[in-house]
Amino acid sequence: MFERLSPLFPYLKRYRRQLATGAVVTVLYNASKITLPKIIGSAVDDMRLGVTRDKIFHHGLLLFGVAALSAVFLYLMRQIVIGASREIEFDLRNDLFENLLRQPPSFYHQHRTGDIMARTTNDLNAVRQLLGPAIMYSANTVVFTAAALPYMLKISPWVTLCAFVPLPVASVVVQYFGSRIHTRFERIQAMFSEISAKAQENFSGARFIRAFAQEEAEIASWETANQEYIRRSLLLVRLMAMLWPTLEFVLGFAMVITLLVGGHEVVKGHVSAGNFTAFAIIIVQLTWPMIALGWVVNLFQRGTASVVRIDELLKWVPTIDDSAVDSAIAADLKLRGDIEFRNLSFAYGSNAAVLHDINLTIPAGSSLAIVGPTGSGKSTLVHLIPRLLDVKGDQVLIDGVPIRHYPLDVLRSNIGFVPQETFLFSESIRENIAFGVQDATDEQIVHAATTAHIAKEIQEFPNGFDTVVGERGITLSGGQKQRTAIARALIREPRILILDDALASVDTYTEERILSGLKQEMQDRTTIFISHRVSTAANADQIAVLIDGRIAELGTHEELLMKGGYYTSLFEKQQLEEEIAVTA
Ligand SMILES: Nc1ncnc2c1ncn2[C@@H]1O[C@H](COP(=O)(O)OP(=O)(O)OP(=O)(O)O)[C@@H](O)[C@H]1O
Repeated sequence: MFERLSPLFPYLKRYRRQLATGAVVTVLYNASKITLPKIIGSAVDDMRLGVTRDKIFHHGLLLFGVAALSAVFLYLMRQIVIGASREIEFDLRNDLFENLLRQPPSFYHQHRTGDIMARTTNDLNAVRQLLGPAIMYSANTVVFTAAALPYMLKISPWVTLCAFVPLPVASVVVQYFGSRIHTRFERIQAMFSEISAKAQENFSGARFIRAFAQEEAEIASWETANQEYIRRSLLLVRLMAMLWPTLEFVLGFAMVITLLVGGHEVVKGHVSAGNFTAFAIIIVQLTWPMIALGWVVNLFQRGTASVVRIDELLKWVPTIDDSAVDSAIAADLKLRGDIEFRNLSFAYGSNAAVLHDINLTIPAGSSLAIVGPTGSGKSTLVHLIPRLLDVKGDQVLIDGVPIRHYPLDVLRSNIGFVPQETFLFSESIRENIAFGVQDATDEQIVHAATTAHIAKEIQEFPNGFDTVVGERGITLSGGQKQRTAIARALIREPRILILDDALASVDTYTEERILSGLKQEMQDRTTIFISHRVSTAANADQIAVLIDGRIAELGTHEELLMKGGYYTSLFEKQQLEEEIAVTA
């Protein structure tokens, strides 16, 4: 088991001083706790010889002093040990988040988000419980039993033996019920997640449900799920209801034995009344540590499994990294923007290749439009430039240098990438546009929004650029989202701008205006954009037609029209559509 816990050792080492102090305080707490029954025992024996005001005052004060000391130690113990577990949880969570953010998109295709979330929440919680309560209570039980046992044996080995018999049974009962309670609790949690997801889907899809008149069907399906939730909850209630009476019975039994056997010893004169009282108090004091022992076994089992699951994520090495970086490249390097694909072929994992033998040069400051049927590999091609996807070898070069020689930070800070599916954070539009640019001024934000042709619409919102979007705020239209994402890319003043079909939700007229604005803005920079519209592609310096992962046609608008291939037929088709739209 210790081997499985080894990933935690570096973290424990970091807090070794805190944990060592915690261990000392645990010993002190238990030492003061075991003194309490001793004081009561000697007070009883002393009082039997005659009760005086002085004796009451003396024993009372001593008891109060030790109880107060014990309370202080208990406070410190919890504060230090549970505190350390929270600190380790904090470190682990940071390391996990950092490693998860370093992973390439392919990692998120392989791992379900729900699973990642479960590991970063439930598993982390289980590890914290292992490091905090589990370690604290097991240390407590061991130290207190070690301190109590010699004292009890001194009073009477026979009574000790008899009274101890039922106590481990309490641990076993708690352990048995604990693991079942945990399983049932997990089932309830799973059901709860399901009904929460169902509720969320119903609320966000309310318009759709009403449009299809499916309210009754959805309410019925909700009721079924809710019924299952309550059924599982009642199963847990039943188990909990059984646990406590069983425990009380077992622990009451220990008390009965103590009273019977111990009382007998007192009558025979083998044990003093004071010692008997102290003994009985210790048995009561041992109740919780024994219960805790059973609980702790479950925490250890769960915690160890969780450490393994978390460690898997921590050890996951990003497949796209800086291992081939040329250390001579400056961290603030500004690229010129010459891009070259050299005999480029690419496949997703072990699947068949989706790009074949691509040879293409995009000179710095020029623009390239990529057109082609759906699924022909356009997005894949542009994802290779900022290394969101990676190719082996030197098949993609910028300014004559293979891109894997640039540190990822340098490469990506020189590129403005607008993906096909826009993602906006649930923050203000201002924060969304300034994403990644720490000291963006209002002028820069407005300028970027103006170039992306979204500034006027934003200013018309009641809160202007401070309007919050996403779940907590307003919903932007598809076109508004795309233009906000373009503004976000522009504010970085990238040397290379990539638009992955980022104007698909914008009308042709606005698209043309954005692109002509971009032309001015990107005068000496490189622009690559994927488009399905010939009218957009026509303005580019070069147009590449990608079919089945190969460049089928390459040239200017005029050159491609002369070829009479895919581009020409696309042009004719779209011309016809426009004419029909005008005459209709
Ligand atoms: N993560 C992935 N794993 C495996 N195959 C993928 C993955 N992403 C894309 N593909 C496949 O690669 C091929 C090219 O996809 P890509 O998205 O590059 O095409 P596209 O030309 O951009 O299409 P569209 O115009 O519809 O956006 C498709 O057959 C697609 O199914």
